[in-house]
Amino acid sequence: MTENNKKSVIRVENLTMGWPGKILLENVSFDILQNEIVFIMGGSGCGKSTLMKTIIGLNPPMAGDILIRRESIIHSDQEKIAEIQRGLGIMYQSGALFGSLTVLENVRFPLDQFTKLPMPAKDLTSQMLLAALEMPHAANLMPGELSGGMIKRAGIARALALGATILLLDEPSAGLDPITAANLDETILRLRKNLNCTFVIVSHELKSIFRIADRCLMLDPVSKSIIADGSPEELREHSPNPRVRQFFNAQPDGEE
Ligand SMILES: Nc1ncnc2c1ncn2[C@@H]1O[C@H](COP(=O)(O)OP(=O)(O)OP(=O)(O)O)[C@@H](O)[C@H]1O
Repeated sequence: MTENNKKSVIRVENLTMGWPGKILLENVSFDILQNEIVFIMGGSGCGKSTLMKTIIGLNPPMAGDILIRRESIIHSDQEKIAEIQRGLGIMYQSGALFGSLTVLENVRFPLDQFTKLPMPAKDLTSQMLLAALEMPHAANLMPGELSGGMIKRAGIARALALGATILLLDEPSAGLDPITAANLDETILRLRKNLNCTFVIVSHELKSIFRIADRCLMLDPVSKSIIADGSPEELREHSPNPRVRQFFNAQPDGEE
């Protein structure tokens, strides 16, 4: 399959979103294709988290639609929306692990909530996910005993528990040292290859972006639109917008 005829797994259609008196994005459309790693970028407060919440159906847009594998997560009935949501794996910035549960219990939590699998099957699935995230020996640890990188990995393992192949990660490398962040990037690439996952990642980490992004979408609060959509290399060299080139060249203000 070539890049151009890959399936759209997320379609954002004529989206207008924001809050009363504050429109963040106006009439924006884009597709995220199967197996892509797409970074959502933009300055603080431009609406990255709001866009993520809108994509997962937790923030009704002012207008437009979001289709997940061609089904609307906005206009379907509640039961359908819940079913679509179970196909999306979300990792919040903090990892959002339950502090009173072990790592294994955290990963198993969605299986406990949404499946009737017998306990041994749920434990085995959770253990396999921890192995896939390269932390098989952490199953019985408490979240408070984990390093920052392991917390993120456990959060991703939990996001995968129900078999999601679309993963949305909020600032996965925030707070990680460069080596741990690079290792996490390698894991994301491996998961994409082995599980055929699609990743939507909110992050500004240029090193991660150049290592793993297929595409970057940059939100702009002034035009309330997407001012950049391309690979990081394309945007660094050829974006018509000097601010975009400046960002991808990691230049401080005044150098362009
Ligand atoms: N529930 C809410 N009600 C009203 N305004 C909100 C709400 N949530 C966020 N906002 C506002 O919407 C704007 C966008 O917020 P959002 O968190 O999406 O930005 P962001 O790009 O993710 O920012 P950051 O990079 O700082 O996390 C901000 O001005 C924020 O104050």
